[in-house]
Amino acid sequence: MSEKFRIVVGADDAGLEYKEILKRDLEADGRVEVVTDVGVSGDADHTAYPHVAVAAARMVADGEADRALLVCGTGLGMAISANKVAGIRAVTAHDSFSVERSVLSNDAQVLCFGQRVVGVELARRLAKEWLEYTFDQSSASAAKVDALRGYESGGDC
Ligand SMILES: O=C[C@H](O)[C@H](O)COP(=O)(O)O
Repeated sequence: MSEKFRIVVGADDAGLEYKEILKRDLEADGRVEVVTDVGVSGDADHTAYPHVAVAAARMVADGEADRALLVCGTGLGMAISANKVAGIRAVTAHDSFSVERSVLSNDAQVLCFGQRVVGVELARRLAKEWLEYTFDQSSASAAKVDALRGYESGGDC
């Protein structure tokens, strides 16, 4: 990972409003090197959440981005979809502790919000907090994340 975060943002039509707000916040954040927007791009764009989520997750899995922040109605479809991409750990989290642990316990690279679930100011605050955390490979959580990877690659851990 580069010193500053390369972040992908994406949303379906149910998350477009928050995505635009969060994107502006991230672009103004000194911890962020670049923000890439994989859509949707406007009110007329009705691309369904699985396509947006997988496009964003593939960028992370391919090393083109460090993290993704995705918004749909609930944050659930985005997470389910992003988790279909090998190597991706995506979560939905709407509270501070879960956002923290998604990085520190799970080394999740993808955070998903539900525009129909969480208030915009809380979402903005959580996105800022999210950037405070980086996974510690020397932590006790690392072996558990390794076990996750083992299952993903077909192992019997
Ligand atoms: O998880 C799915 C999202 O919430 C999506 O924005 C809405 O999906 P739906 O229109 O199928 O309810």
